[in-house]
Amino acid sequence: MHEPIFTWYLPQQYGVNDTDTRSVEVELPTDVYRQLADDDKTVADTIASLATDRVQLQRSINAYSNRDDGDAETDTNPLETNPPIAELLGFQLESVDDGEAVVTFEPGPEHANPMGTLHGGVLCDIGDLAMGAAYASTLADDESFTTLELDVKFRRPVWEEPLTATAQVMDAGRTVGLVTCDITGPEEELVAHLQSTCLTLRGDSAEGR
Ligand SMILES: CC(C)(COP(=O)(O)OP(=O)(O)OC[C@H]1O[C@@H](n2cnc3c(N)ncnc32)[C@H](O)[C@@H]1OP(=O)(O)O)[C@@H](O)C(=O)NCCC(=O)NCCSC(=O)Cc1ccccc1
Repeated sequence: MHEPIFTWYLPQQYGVNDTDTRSVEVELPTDVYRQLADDDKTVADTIASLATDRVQLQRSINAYSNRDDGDAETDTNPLETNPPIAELLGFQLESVDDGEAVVTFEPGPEHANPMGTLHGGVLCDIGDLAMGAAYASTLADDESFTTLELDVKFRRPVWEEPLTATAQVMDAGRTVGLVTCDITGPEEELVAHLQSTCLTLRGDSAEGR
């Protein structure tokens, strides 16, 4: 049995003005409804926040699936738009320019490993994104790339401190490049250091990527 059913009027904070009378009706299993209510947020607020995240993720997926369809209107510059994986994990691509990129991230409890610290794979991922973006910024329009290797040193544990990943292309030849990345915490302390080898792809090898 699904209960309760409630009607939620879209509130102003989500970009809909007071005179807007549209509403959505959401039916939830009782146990889910109870779990969604907490001291800080009403159930409606929680659902609004989840829906907003979902729409942002979908926008990014749409933008990236259109990027090669040849229509200049819908073409996406992958260096200017937060990619789907960044939306999914909560990374923010802050800047990409001339062999350098900066990505920020505020870890939450959902990013923890079983011991409660930030999962190392998430650090690999934010570093991979920053290094990939830095490398991509050095390529010509008809070139793509892939990462061949990723090396990571985890230097400090992280709980929920905000992080900044700063990547830089150190050396790049015609086909292979070396990229490094420092991930730092709020006091600029080094949390992880990464290095990757990227391979430039051209022609058929660059198809579909
Ligand atoms: C392109 C190439 C590296 C080579 O293509 P081809 O020349 O056509 O060669 P083929 O594939 O036929 O392989 C021949 C043999 O070589 C082996 N082998 C391959 N690599 C290695 C290696 N590293 N080390 C050692 N061996 C290797 C392979 O297993 C095979 O062995 P087999 O004969 O079966 O025994 C391809 O293998 C590939 O794409 N790999 C996956 C890369 C990938 O998915 N990276 C992650 C996503 S990138 C990302 O997300 C970053 C990003 C961030 C931000 C923004 C954007 C992006």
